[in-house]
Amino acid sequence: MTTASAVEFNDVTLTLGDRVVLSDVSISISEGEFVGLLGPNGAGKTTLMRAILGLVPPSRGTVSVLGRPATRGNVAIGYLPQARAAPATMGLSGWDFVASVVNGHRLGLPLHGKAERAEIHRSLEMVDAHDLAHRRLGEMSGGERQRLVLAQALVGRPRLLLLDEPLISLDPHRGQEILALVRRVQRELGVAVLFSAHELNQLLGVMDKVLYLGRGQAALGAVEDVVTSPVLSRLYGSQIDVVHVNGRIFVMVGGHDIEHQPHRHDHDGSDWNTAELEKARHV
Ligand SMILES: Nc1ncnc2c1ncn2[C@@H]1O[C@H](COP(=O)(O)OP(=O)(O)OP(=O)(O)O)[C@@H](O)[C@H]1O
Repeated sequence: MTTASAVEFNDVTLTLGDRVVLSDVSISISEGEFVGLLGPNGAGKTTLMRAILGLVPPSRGTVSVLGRPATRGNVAIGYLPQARAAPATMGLSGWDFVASVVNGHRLGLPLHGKAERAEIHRSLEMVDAHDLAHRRLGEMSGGERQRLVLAQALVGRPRLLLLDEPLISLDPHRGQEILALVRRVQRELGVAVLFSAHELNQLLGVMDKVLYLGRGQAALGAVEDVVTSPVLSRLYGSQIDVVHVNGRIFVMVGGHDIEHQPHRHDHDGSDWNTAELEKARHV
């Protein structure tokens, strides 16, 4: 018997403008699996998620989600985008914030009245956020807001969660709390999770597999098979050393830990691989 795939890419090329972001990528993520998505700035993590959402059609190959071609508005997917907590939402209560997706971007959700309220309750409960229902977002900590964003993604009982850098701007302790929460939700609901991050070590012990992107290519597998000097040197296009110390993994270039280089989110099209690696080599 074959297990169904939550996500399947067959020889997929993704192009934005004249930039080839991913080239001939074939990967398969199983249902219920927790996959950490890593790679340098601009490697294509967000673009890959947008392809799964049907927002970036492949210029070659096919993308399938839960056995069907990727299409926009797939209610089986819960999405936590990278740009969130917009100032306009700060006056909303936790309840209204979660409820807004029902009439907002996840149109088509077959929920009305009582059932709709029950679903919002359930989503808040899943992330232990019931006490946040009547507080305003503007008065919450980053970690509390993040729980509500996760509750939004859980409305409609998705089978696949795409979480784009949920740990960004959280301190390590709050980050660990969110990670543990996502892991619990993933196990309780049996959903597949694709979780992008910049810190490999935070995800160790939580993810089932890692999906590393770099220079248009992808490597998916167990951490010990993917986070190796040969695989990462190929993806970064530069000599990478992988050092294991006390259960932590350091991905090094020229004696510097790549994870502790500055990360940009300006999407200016410049090549982090070359520019930042060169800088790291010369400090
Ligand atoms: N509309 C566009 N036209 C051309 N190139 C684009 C466009 N949008 C994004 N890009 C480029 O595509 C590449 C992939 O971007 P993407 O946001 O998927 O990367 P990422 O891995 O999520 O990066 P980060 O870690 O910084 O969030 C980047 O080099 C980006 O500058």
